[in-house]
Amino acid sequence: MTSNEPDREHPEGFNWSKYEDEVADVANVVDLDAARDRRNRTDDSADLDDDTGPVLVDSPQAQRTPKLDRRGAQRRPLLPAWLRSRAELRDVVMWAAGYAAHVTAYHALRLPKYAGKLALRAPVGLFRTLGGAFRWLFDLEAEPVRQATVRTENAEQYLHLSRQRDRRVRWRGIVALVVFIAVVIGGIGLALAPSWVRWATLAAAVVVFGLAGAPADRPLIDRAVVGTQVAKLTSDIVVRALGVLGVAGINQAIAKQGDRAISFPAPITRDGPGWRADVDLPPGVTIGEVMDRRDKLASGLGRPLGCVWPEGNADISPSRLVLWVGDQPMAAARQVAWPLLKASTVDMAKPFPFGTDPRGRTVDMELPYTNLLIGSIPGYGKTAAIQLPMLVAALDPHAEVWAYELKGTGGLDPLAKVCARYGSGADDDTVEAALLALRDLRAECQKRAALIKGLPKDVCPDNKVTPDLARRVKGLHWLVTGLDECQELFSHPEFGKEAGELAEKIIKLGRALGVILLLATQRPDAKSLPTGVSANVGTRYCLRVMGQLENDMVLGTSAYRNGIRATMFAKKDKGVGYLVGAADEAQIVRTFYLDGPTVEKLAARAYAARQTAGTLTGHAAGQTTEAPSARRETLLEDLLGLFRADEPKLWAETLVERLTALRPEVYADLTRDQLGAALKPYGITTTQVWGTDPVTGKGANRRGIDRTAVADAVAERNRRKDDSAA
Ligand SMILES: Nc1ncnc2c1ncn2[C@@H]1O[C@H](COP(=O)(O)OP(=O)(O)OP(=O)(O)O)[C@@H](O)[C@H]1O
Repeated sequence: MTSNEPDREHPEGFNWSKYEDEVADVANVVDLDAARDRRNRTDDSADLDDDTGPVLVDSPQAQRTPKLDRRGAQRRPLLPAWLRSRAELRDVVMWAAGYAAHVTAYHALRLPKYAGKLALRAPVGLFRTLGGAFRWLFDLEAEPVRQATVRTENAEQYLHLSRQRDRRVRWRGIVALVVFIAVVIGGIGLALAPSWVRWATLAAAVVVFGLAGAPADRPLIDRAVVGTQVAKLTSDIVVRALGVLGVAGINQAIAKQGDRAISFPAPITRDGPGWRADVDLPPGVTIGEVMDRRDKLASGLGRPLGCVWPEGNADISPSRLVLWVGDQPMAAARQVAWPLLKASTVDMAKPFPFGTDPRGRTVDMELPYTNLLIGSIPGYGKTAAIQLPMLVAALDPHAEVWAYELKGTGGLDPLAKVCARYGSGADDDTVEAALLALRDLRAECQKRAALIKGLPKDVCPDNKVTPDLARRVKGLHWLVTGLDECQELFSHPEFGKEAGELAEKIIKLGRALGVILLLATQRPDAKSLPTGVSANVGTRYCLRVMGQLENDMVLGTSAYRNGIRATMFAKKDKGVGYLVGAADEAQIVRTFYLDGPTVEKLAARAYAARQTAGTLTGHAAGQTTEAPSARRETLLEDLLGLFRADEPKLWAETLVERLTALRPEVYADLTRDQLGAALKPYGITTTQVWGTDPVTGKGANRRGIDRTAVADAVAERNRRKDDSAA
């Protein structure tokens, strides 16, 4: 038992006599009344009792092991994981069938080679068999022993051996004679038998004598598969690897307690194509400290970096490490083909396969009621990742897909043919088209909210789009919008702010309304990814990033602190990232990678399905939308023309009305807020303007625009144009 009183008299060592007394005290018969009395005393009296001895902080009650709560106890699964998951069972069966088919085909192709080898070896085999029979018949194995007795002139021993030999040769001779007669009769029978029997006997003889004639070092059959030998994972190796990480807490604990500093709550087991070790790090050490040093951990384990996947189990403790060490690096391991590769249509409401975890198990993702944010440094698989949910939406003929790729490299071009709206480019027009799409999505959310409100409760009990409603009710179909390289939009000096606000609203509102936003960015910082967006997205996928800030922008606040660190991914980990929000726990996932031609093929299938369902609209149906620049170019001039000479200032709503009347095809969907946002980049801000409401005839102060500000902006823009032309 531990006392909370320091041993002042023996600071340098252990006070044996004091602790012996204490143990003796405990061993003494306890006066229960006196003990109870002591326990009931007030703090004051406890102070007075200071000299009665140290207070025992580890009470007997606290030391008792709590009874096993069978209700709360964790039941171990009846069946192994691969038998409980249909997908995994299918994978295992397919693997076994594929393996058997490969081995059979491999050997079937080599049958002529095996037959040739047997035929060549058969004479040697025949000779060996006859030689063996001869040695057996005349007991030649014992000949050296008999010779040795001759050399030692041991007559008695020689006589004994000779007699034994004679006996053996006698009965072996009889057996040989019987066999010989049987062979002769068999030969005569064979000569009279049909030819196929003769051939079959010859083939059997060739096989038997061919096998007998095989050299010991050259087997007849080639190896159809070559296994890879991988090192085992043992607790010693894990402790050694953790000891070289340079984590002070681990080193101190190992120095004090040796191997006991690190405990293993469960045996190290095979888990999929690798080993799993559950490890309890020393108190005070968190898994984050280990994750940060994944490369050193791999070095300590003596395995390639891509094989070593440390994860946490925060439900148990921040120091519970689940270390999975694969037989092969994750990026090099053969990944199963995307299960939807052969699908002609897909139901978007159902989970779809997004990738595989380090153990090779398929990881699903759901699209309805969530939004997706993907982030990483350039070139690590964002476009490949965003393509998957977009393809799934495209393969559902009742879902509508919009796509904008704002880097201009055409990463989403293969999907263009099925998108109702599509834009690809790094120019302002494409960025503005994406902004207009967000405006329309916002308006769509409002429209859908009103539509849902109007539906009877029994049709729409939860006030949200259900898969059934998405299929049946016009205007409530799934609407999936992908914005690849969305940092170009959010950090745009002219459109960024409005785009950020719109995206945040769409993310918050659209979730329940069937409007789904997919964002991919290579610059996840505060400027390029509005916090309102990063804070509200439901599903996040972060491939390799370089710092904590980017990590937490994509994966959510505190992700890094909780050990979910996409900074641990290495150069080779392309397409490998942390997926958060798709399951209860964060998962390491390697996305299914589809190359351009495959995406083209799937998009063509999706196009055909849409053609059949009659759901090709907008860009996919060949309609062109007006270039947004037309509006940008003319907005200032159009506005200027709307002010009459006696109107130095006008309410924004009056201007919107007049703009819509002037060019309904361009300004029909313009709102007061949008006008304000569109003018901001030119330095035109709205101010309070006094005017008269044409409907009520009453005067009022409302937000409006000053004509001089517009005229100045036009002059400034023209001056800049002239300068750049010169
Ligand atoms: N799941 C994957 N498995 C294997 N390789 C992948 C995977 N995903 C991506 N890659 C590899 O990474 C490369 C870059 O992928 P992708 O173009 O999607 O990256 P990105 O992050 O969008 O790049 P950028 O930021 O430059 O647009 C691909 O060409 C491919 O070779």
